[in-house]
Amino acid sequence: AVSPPLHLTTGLAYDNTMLKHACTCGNNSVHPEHSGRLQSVWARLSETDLASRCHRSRSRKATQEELQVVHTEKHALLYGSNPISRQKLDMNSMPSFVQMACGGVGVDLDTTWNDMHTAAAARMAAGCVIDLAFKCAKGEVRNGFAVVRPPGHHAEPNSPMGFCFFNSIAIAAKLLRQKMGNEINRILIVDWDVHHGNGTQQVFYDCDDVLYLSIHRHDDGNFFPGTGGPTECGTDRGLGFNVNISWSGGLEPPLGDAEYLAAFRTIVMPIAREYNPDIILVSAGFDAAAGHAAPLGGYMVSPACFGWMTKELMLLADGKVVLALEGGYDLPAICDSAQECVKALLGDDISALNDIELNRRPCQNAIDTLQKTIAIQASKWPCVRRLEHTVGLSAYQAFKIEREECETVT
Ligand SMILES: O=C(c1ccc(C(O)(O)C(F)(F)F)s1)N1CCn2c(-c3ccccc3)cnc2C1
Ligand SMILES: [Zn+2]
Ligand SMILES: [Zn+2]
Repeated sequence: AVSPPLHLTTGLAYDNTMLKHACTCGNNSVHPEHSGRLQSVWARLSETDLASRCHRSRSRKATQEELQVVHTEKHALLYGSNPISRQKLDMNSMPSFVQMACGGVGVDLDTTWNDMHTAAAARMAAGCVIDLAFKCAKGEVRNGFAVVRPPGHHAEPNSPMGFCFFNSIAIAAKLLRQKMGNEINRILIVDWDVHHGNGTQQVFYDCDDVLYLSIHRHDDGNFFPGTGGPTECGTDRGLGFNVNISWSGGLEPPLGDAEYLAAFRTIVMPIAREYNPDIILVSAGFDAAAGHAAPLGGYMVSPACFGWMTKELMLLADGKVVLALEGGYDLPAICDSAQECVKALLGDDISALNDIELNRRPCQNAIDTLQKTIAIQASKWPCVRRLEHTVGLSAYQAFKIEREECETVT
């Protein structure tokens, strides 16, 4: 069959260099962010023929210069160079390592460091996201999915944390603004990983050309990493360009599709439409999916819901949407979720959303969060006032009302 012209395809980025980042202890049960995650997702996309229908974008390591658009020179050199080049750089100041309980070495108790392989993997992850974002911005691919690890959204300019070394999404966004400032004026970053992207928020906190919008479990700061409260709205010219949908109330009940659909319908899409971004980058962690135990998730979002959220975002920015894997640890859940997202990106039908979830009204904790967020964001985003009174409706109820409103108008 004749393959469609490139601009109609979905770009896919992957490289097995990213598999080598692993703790010397080799015990995956104490290191949830292990290479099996990436191997499984890549295998699923290959077995289902989704990968063959995509354009495999070139994979390369991010350069020091690229890393340093977000990270300090010290951070980029420390975590971006392996022992050999570090000797050349006579980086005698080795990164401050800690001994982990498992016997391995880490940059903190959670974030393992492999002196031979981590730097290359982390730079490769950033390089893959950068290239895919640029190909999409230039119209060489229609949209994209970067199958990458280690994740990036907790990495701050001068510190690695939470399994993250370089903030790939933030680096790509900064580079797009620097190198394609005429075509790309506004970038929306949506972070649906169940954990707040403290690093990404920090990088763009005073910017109005990058809007960071995160939906995450917050529990009033009692869920990792603890940042991402609803009143964190940005500063200086960035005031209003940081939106946190900070779920609270623990797991009574665990949140699912009904809550995430309501958040998209009443806050995410109205603000995204009003912001009218030229490209949308998604920190696509899948640890909000069912199958994740409490410390690393605890919610019940379905894989089809991630596909639905992807399709929604594709309605904006001329369809220029690039997803990059962040967290997600339950292998079947992250494979199913990645599959639904790539199906959506390719324009395929995604799996139907569960009827029970479409008919279920969001739980009271979620209604409280959505109403609080709307009240806080309304001064900057007046559009969110319009649907404020509908946050408690199920997806079906809301859809019916919208249809009736359309009929009365027409
Ligand atoms: O929850 C986290 C996360 C770190 C990074 C997370 C992420 O947001 O999913 C990312 F960055 F990987 F995408 S989630 N941490 C670090 C690891 N951790 C754990 C661990 C669980 C098992 C083994 C080691 C640590 C429990 N609670 C935490 C806090
Ligand atoms: Zn270990
Ligand atoms: Zn996460």
